[in-house]
Formats: sequence, structure tokens, C-alpha cells
Amino acid sequence: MNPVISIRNLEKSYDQPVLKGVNLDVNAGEIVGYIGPNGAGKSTTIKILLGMIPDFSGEVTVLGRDIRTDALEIKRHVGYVPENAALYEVLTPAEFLLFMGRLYGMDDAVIRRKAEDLLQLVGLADQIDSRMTTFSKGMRQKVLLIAGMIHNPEIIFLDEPLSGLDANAVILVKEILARLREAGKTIFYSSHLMDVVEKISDRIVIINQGTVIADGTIEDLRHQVQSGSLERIFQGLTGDDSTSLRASEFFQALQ
Ligand SMILES: Nc1ncnc2c1ncn2[C@@H]1O[C@H](COP(=O)(O)OP(=O)(O)OP(=O)(O)O)[C@@H](O)[C@H]1O
Repeated sequence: MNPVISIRNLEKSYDQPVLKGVNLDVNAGEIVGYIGPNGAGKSTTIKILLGMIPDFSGEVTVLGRDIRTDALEIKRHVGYVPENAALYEVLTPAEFLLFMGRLYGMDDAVIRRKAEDLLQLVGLADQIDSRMTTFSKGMRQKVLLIAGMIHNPEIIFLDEPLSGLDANAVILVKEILARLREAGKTIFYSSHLMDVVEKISDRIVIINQGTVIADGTIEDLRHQVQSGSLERIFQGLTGDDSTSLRASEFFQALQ
């Protein structure tokens, strides 16, 4: 089976090198949790996979196509749920989803039907025609989730999709991701919520200082580090075991 995402020797620098030779294959139907410390390069990787950052070195293919030359075609088949996106707040969910759906070449009537059904399912049916300026962070995130999936893509990239969601919404999104996986979709997402990543990922990839330092099921990772929770594994692998000390120093510095 050919991987649906293939990354070879991916390097990307801004002022400093961010990605220093990332290698990764993702197969169809996998849910991959992509985790790493703040600033590790998770969003940068996802944006490269989406064709949003063209200047990188290495080879990246999505659905067998080269992201450098076929980004437009790839975009038809992938969805993206960004973190803190610039959402056109002056629009209503109905208008925003119409705009997004049209970008994907969808029929207006289909967009409207899907928008109504999906907003209903996330508890926003009554706000379909309200301006999003008044929306809370979680309400906006729900609209972004719908916008990223409205065209029923084969691969869905989500950057911190659970940020700002309440406990019920997190459960809902987890279940939606499980259904999407059952339907054969591939899901590649970043998150800092270790308990969620541990529960819903088939595979966990940890990136630190520009390279992949662990890649496997939660059991594989446990075996590698001989540690229980993903939180502990993460701490062990990314070498940050001084948090208690720093928390106490932080507290002291406040006094
Ligand atoms: N447009 C940019 N210009 C310059 N530096 C950038 C740019 N985008 C990202 N960086 C730098 O690249 C590094 C990786 O950023 P990135 O957003 O990919 O990290 P991340 O793993 O998603 O972090 P977080 O967990 O905090 O969201 C950071 O040091 C960041 O400052």
C-alpha cells in the first residue's frame, strides 16, 4: 500500500533551522497524533503538507502527488482545521461556510444543507445567521471544524483542533474523528492534550528540535521509555524533567 503522506528529508529554516530532516510515511486510514514542545515545528510541517509554505527542501507527496507542483489538486482532497484562524468574523456561519464550500466547488444548496446539519450537531443551529464577532473561542472553533471538513476530504489536517472546546465538545470531536477513521479517512493532527492523543491516535509521532524522535503506537512508545502515561513519555523523550523545579522558581519569582 502506498502511503497517502510521504515526507523525505524535510528541512525548513526561518532565521534558525526549524525542521532538520523529518522523515515520515502515513498510510490511508491512520489517525496520527503529531506532538512536540512549543515551537518544535508541528504547524510548520502541517503547513508544508498543505502547500502553504513552498520553500523547503526535501520531498513531500500527498495522495501520491508532489506538493510543490500539484498543490492545487491536492487541496481538493484534503481538509484543514487551523488553530486560531483568521475567521471572517463579520460573516455568519452560514455565509462563512458558503464561502468555504464554494472554494471547493460545491453546490450552494448542498453547502446550505450540510451547514444546517453540521451546525445542528455541534449545537450551533440557532446561531447559523448570527455574526461570529459575538462568538466565544469554542464556538468559532466548531465553525472552523465544519469548514475544514465540509467537502468530505480524504485527509484531514487539524492543528490543535480541541483548543478552546469544552469537555462535551472534546468528546464530540473525538467521536467524529473515530467515525471519520472508520470511513477510511486519514487524520493528521497536532495537540498538546496528551490524554486525548493517547486515546484517539493509532500512531503517535513526537518531534523535538527539528527531528522525529519517536514514532509508533502508544504501546511502542511505552516500551521505548518504560513509562506509563503519554505525558510522562513526552517528558522523558523531550528531556524536560525540570518542570516541578521551574514551577517552584516561577512561584518564587512572583513573590
Ligand atoms: N513565519 C515565520 N517566520 C519566522 N519564524 C517562524 C515562522 N513560523 C514559525 N516560525 C518559527 O518556527 C518554529 C516552529 O514554529 P511552529 O509554529 O511550527 O511550532 P509548533 O510546534 O507548531 O509550536 P506550538 O506548539 O507552540 O504551536 C518556532 O521557533 C517559530 O518561532
